[in-house]
Amino acid sequence: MTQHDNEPQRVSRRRLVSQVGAVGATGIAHGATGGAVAQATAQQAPKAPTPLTSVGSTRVPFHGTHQAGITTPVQAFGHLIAFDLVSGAGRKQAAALLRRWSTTARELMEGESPARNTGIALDAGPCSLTVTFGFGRSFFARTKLGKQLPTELAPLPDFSNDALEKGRSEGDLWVQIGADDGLVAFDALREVQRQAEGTARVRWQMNGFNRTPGATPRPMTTRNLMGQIDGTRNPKPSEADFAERVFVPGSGAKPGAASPEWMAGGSYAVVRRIRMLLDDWDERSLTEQEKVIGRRKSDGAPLSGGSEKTEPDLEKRGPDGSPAIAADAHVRVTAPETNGGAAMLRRPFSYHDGFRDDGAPDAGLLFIAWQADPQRGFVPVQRKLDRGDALSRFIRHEASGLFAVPGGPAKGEYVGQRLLEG
Ligand SMILES: C=CC1=C(C)c2cc3[nH]c(cc4nc(cc5[nH]c(cc1n2)c(C)c5CCC(=O)O)C(CCC(=O)O)=C4C)c(C)c3C=C
Ligand SMILES: [Fe+2]
Repeated sequence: MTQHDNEPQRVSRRRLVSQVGAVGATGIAHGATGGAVAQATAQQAPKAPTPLTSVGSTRVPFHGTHQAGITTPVQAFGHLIAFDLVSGAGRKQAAALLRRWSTTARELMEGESPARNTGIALDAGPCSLTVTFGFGRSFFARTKLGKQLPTELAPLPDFSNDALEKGRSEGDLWVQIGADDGLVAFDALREVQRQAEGTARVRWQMNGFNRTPGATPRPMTTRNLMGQIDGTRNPKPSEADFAERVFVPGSGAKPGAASPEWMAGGSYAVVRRIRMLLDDWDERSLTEQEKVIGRRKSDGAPLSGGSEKTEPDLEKRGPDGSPAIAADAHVRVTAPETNGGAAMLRRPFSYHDGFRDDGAPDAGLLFIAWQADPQRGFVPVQRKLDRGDALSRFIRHEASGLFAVPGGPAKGEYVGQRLLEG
């Protein structure tokens, strides 16, 4: 079968819009671009479409126990940027940079214009802007802070299918920017880059996107560039073990915890640039595509039955006795149930960097996984995926980074102050 198998979906997309288009517009408290947390919120109370006027005015607090941009609903535009400290820059210069960055991030997230701002985002509100800062393993040697290096920042193992580009991997410092407006997001990126001048130079930079708030008739889990609903079974803040899975415990909360004190309230981000072999993928029939993931493409329901939110039944068999969700289906291989409970909060952006020389789209997923400990989250799951799930044939891991993202700053503090001045 060919691509044409997918045609009925085009029809059903229009039908879906007309069926649910009559929902009232009462507004929601936060930009609803789908994704883990938006979806969790949507589960608690069905939401009406995002009124366009709410997109600009939605503000995410800069201060708090955790940095913004981790449990924030996924935004429409994302920039990831990594820096290396220039030679001669050490702890003192890094501290000054984090102080500058924090001041600017707070101002921009509040919708203010910092001094000497270029004016790119004039007229726009905060648009759910978040700016999130992290430290790579190499930062600790460069700043002579080796004693503060978390064991969780141990290099990720080499996976056999990795094709990683060193120049687009790792880095001393990492910044994730997300916003529901492209100019607001770029303005923040430009500020971050300009303020680093003289202290840190750009090592790599990547741009991503997601659904725009209001694009769907109701808040929905976002789709990736393979067309799948992606993010359904993310850990939810309403679940009892959510914080334990995603965040480093606060002081004294967990005796014997490995992470240093300065990481209390923080999280570890695994970043992978994963190119999708979209020409190969789009040639597959709908049936084949659904078997690869173990979920229906149209609505994300597991192939064991039910709707998107129904838990996949990994034991269920079809009439011919074969498993309803194939042995190598992505959702079976990655499920916490088959990984000793290993889980992570996936909060990706899609990317598209034009077309390659062979004509194929240079496009895929900026996969970002948040967890309290990558050795208990990403690593065991990726080890299993690396042995070959059905999806592996259609993707290539091309860049990788692991970053320690400290807790959110208290009022008057800058991000990372507890590390840099501790
Ligand atoms: C090591 C972790 C993972 C990588 C790398 C990864 C890549 C990847 N995934 C998709 C698409 C989907 N993934 C889905 C579920 C899912 N994926 C992971 C982990 C990795 N994925 C987990 C832990 C889960 C949840 C499993 C579960 O609890 O059932 C899904 C299904 C919908 C959902 O739950 O989000 C899709 C679709 C792509 C395209 C991709 C690389 C490009
Ligand atoms: Fe996945």
